[in-house]
Amino acid sequence: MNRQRRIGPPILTVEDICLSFGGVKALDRVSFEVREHEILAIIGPNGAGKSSMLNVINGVYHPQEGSVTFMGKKRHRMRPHEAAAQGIARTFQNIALFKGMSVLDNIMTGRNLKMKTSFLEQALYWGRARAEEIEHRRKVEEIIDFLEIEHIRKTPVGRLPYGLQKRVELARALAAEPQLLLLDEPMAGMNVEEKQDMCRFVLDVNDEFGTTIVLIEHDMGVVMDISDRVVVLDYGRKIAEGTPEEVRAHPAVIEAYLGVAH
Ligand SMILES: Nc1ncnc2c1ncn2[C@@H]1O[C@H](COP(=O)(O)OP(=O)(O)OP(=O)(O)O)[C@@H](O)[C@H]1O
Repeated sequence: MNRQRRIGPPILTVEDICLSFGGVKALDRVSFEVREHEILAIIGPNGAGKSSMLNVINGVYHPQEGSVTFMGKKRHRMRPHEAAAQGIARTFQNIALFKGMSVLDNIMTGRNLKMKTSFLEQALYWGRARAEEIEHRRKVEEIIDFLEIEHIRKTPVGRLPYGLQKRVELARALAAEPQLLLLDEPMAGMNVEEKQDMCRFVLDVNDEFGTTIVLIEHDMGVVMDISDRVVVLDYGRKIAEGTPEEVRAHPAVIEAYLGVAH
């Protein structure tokens, strides 16, 4: 399928975002759009503001200025669980899983937001809660199949190699059936083979589930291979935006990456 043809109108718009920590300007008037079904990479040197941008999108940080509009709703002060309820899921630079719990149970935690029955209802209406649990399990098993982690479903996450833990984190994020998936360095620390696998899964998630993806990535090869568009940050400012080819040839990007003095 021609990937470009699936890309729709913007589902996320960040406008003039300013975020400071004391005297440090992490983001300085950053604006861009994310279109439905696309894979957008945010790149930039260390400390450029990439993680801060993801934290603004999913409500962890509240910018001093600017606005975030997701699926037509302009947000004022939204907390992370509200962003999640709206359909934004996220993985982290440092894996944030329950290391002692099995792969299956970790992925089930990603279904929490989808669970309708409360603890009391579970006690009072056992049948309904049971039916709901079966449906959650079915969805989780579908994701386990999709990400090819069937063989480790019972294994405690802490015992898995790093690359597989990253895949479990992706599975947990997918369990929430997000419209927008934010991936913070999904290939960091991986070997070549693990990176290739992760690239394939990110592309498959985008193709099969239609999930819109924003990812931070340092490996330019990966960025060039999988993203539809790229936003480049440097010292908190957006210095370029475009297709991977356009961005790679952009003088400001070359300068930022070569470390030429500002
Ligand atoms: N919670 C915080 N408190 C204080 N300063 C922060 C905080 N979060 C980020 N910063 C600062 O904001 C700037 C941007 O940081 P951010 O982590 O967003 O950059 P990044 O591009 O993701 O970097 P890296 O590639 O190293 O992960 C940095 O100067 C950082 O020190």
